[in-house]
Amino acid sequence: MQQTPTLPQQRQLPQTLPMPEARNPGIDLDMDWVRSVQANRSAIERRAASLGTRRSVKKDHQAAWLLKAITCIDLTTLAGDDTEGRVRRLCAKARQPVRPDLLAALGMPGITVGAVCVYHEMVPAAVQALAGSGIPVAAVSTGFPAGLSPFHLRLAEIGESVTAGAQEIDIVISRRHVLTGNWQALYDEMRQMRAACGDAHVKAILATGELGSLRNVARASLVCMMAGADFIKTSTGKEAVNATLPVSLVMIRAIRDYHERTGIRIGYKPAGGISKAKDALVYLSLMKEELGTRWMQPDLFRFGASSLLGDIERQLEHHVTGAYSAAWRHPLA
Ligand SMILES: O=C[C@H](O)COP(=O)(O)O
Repeated sequence: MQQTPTLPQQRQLPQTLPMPEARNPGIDLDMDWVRSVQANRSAIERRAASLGTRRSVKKDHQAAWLLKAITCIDLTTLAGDDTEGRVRRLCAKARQPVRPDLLAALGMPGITVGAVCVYHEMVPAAVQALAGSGIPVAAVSTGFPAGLSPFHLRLAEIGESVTAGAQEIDIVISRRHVLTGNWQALYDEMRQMRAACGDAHVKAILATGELGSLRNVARASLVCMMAGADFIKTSTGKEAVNATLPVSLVMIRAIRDYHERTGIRIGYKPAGGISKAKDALVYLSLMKEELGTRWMQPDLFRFGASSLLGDIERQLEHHVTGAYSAAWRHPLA
């Protein structure tokens, strides 16, 4: 049975996007629920290992999925040597993520990435460069990546990013609250950060590589959702271990549980180290299998990635022309 979208269906993408989800208002901290959450590492690792080996989308279906993946990318630059010029070039790429002749051949002119993700200082340059495009700017605020600056300054940074025009705020949680089991502190912190974001959507970065166990990842995911996170995100990209499939399974299943109990859909953003088109396909199929096609839309799924787009563009070029170009021909993606 054919289960993947075909290219002709995918061409309908701009017309068939669902209504954006209502925001997550959050719920009271439910410690019974939090304490009941477990994670069976060996079962999770077995399931994760089976992904990418069992099913693969090919040809037109693969091109359609790769185009879908592009619309879900938070095109990111988070480097100490970022400049306004680099951000402007990144934004130009966000507006036109694939060569126009390739998009025309694929029947998908006009697609863009999901958002551009930058440090607070680069928000004005990104907002200006994306004006009129409809592409939101996401700011990593709250003392990214460690999140250890004074709490009032982290809240103030959120406010400044929103004032500068960021429509999405990627906050980092205090890992110590998870490592010490202080779920009330994590909940309160997240709640205040959510409030500081106002109308801007908030993604909670768990920095899963620093949380010690999959059970902690599951519990932290749940607490952040209870406190009002619109998205939960794996990593800053700066930890020693960033997005992985086992961690993704745990977070995605936490999203599923939260939806089943509250009716609220939370988005998922794996981030850090996702740089190959084939990895993007595995993540998309994971979303489809665990949560369903509704979670394959950019309002509920994003890749946090600085270099993934270049490899996807290479694969699409191969799909259209039959030839691979050198990676250097796809700069800034
Ligand atoms: O949130 C996004 C990450 O920082 C990007 O990580 P990456 O440079 O490994 O793609």
